[in-house]
Amino acid sequence: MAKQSVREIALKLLTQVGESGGFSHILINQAISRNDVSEKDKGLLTEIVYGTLQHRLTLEFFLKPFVKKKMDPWVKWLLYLSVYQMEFLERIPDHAIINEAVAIAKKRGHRGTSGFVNGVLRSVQRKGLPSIESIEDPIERLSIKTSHPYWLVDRWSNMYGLELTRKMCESNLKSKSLSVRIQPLKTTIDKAQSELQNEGIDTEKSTLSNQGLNIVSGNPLASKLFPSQITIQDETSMLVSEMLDVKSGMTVLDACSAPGGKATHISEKMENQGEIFAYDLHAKKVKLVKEKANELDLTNIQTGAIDSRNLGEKHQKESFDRILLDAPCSGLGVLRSKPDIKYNKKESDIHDLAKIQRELLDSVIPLLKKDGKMVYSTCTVDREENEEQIKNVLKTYPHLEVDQQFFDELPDSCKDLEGITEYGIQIFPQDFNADGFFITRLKYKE
Ligand SMILES: C[S@@+](CC[C@H](N)C(=O)[O-])C[C@H]1O[C@@H](n2cnc3c(N)ncnc32)[C@H](O)[C@@H]1O
Repeated sequence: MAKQSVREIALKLLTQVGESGGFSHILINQAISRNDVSEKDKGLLTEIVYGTLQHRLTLEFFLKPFVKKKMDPWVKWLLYLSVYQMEFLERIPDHAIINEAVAIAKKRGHRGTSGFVNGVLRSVQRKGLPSIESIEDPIERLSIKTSHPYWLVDRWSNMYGLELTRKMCESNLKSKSLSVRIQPLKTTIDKAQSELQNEGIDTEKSTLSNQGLNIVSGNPLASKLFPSQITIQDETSMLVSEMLDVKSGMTVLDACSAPGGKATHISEKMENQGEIFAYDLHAKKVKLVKEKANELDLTNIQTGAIDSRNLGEKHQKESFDRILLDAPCSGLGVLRSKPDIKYNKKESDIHDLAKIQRELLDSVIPLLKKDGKMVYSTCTVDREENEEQIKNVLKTYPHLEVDQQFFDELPDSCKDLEGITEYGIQIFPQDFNADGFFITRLKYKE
């Protein structure tokens, strides 16, 4: 079979992800390894697929005046990816984009299809795209401009105000940079930084974790330090285990632990001493935790597959010094790397998830020792799953409170953030150009 061009692979992926809602980053990585894509083309493929997905609602708006009939999904995605390149990627001339789109349409469809694609794209070129600025409703304007569904922009505007929502939506369109966490029992931050530098990987120290290095340039996955001395983890995600305040020898519960990013971080912070019980719903996912622990030579993590809403049947009351509930959530803080989430999530999913989070909280709270501390975190930006959730929990458990020391212990770079409330800290994606997270810590009242 003749080798497929980058845009043909991109079209296949977009049709698959766009129509079936599969996870885009997983599919892209699979496509890259299956199709033997060159290093140079990898960048272009990723840019076209993520860019087109990220701007899907904007592209739909742009094409509306030019397309009056219903199209096959692949024709629609071919037009989207072409207009994406014409509008957002300056280095590729329009005529080259149109020619390639027409060639793909000829190969995949019949004569009529390629004529249609040619006609639409040439009209776009001649007449120009419709103006987003002319949309009167500010919520709709922001929704179309930044390609977030109307309900989400409306919900965020009500929760955080339109200005903060605008910053967040714009920030979600930016590409995400990687961070790594060093394994401190095997290396030091300075040593790892200089070894990475020698391999051509430039980094900056994170302000959120003294184990974190933010990648400025280069590919850490290709480093010889990976995976035994460095782990890929977002720096805001590292802050979660930092705030758990663990010490060597403690007994710790990580109730929702797969794939194990935070459990292994906790283990490192405990110098591989004490005991961590790391659970998750499915055995397959639990295996990932074990694998990560093995890669890092961490041996104090016991794993198990269980619905953590039933942990009371497995562990006695007040048996943990520290509990982490990194709960399943709507994932609205990670839209940069998983743009498909914003199109697939519905408002009702948030209510359903909030209910599960509450059941998990009710299950683990009794397991906390009287002098223990419990961190609740999500990688989402939503009051119902975060601040409101904690507010309601505190009503049911009046003997608990938000630990005031939590706020004192936050790194300096967090101290003035807009997302700090009496219920914890909401980190927005624009705060650190990283994933959005909510983190708080509860304890018994004195
Ligand atoms: C945010 S992820 C956890 C990420 C993990 N803490 C890490 O740092 O790698 C939430 C996890 O909760 C798990 N989960 C969902 N419902 C659960 C339940 N009822 N009991 C246990 N785990 C559950 C999901 O399978 C998912 O792996």
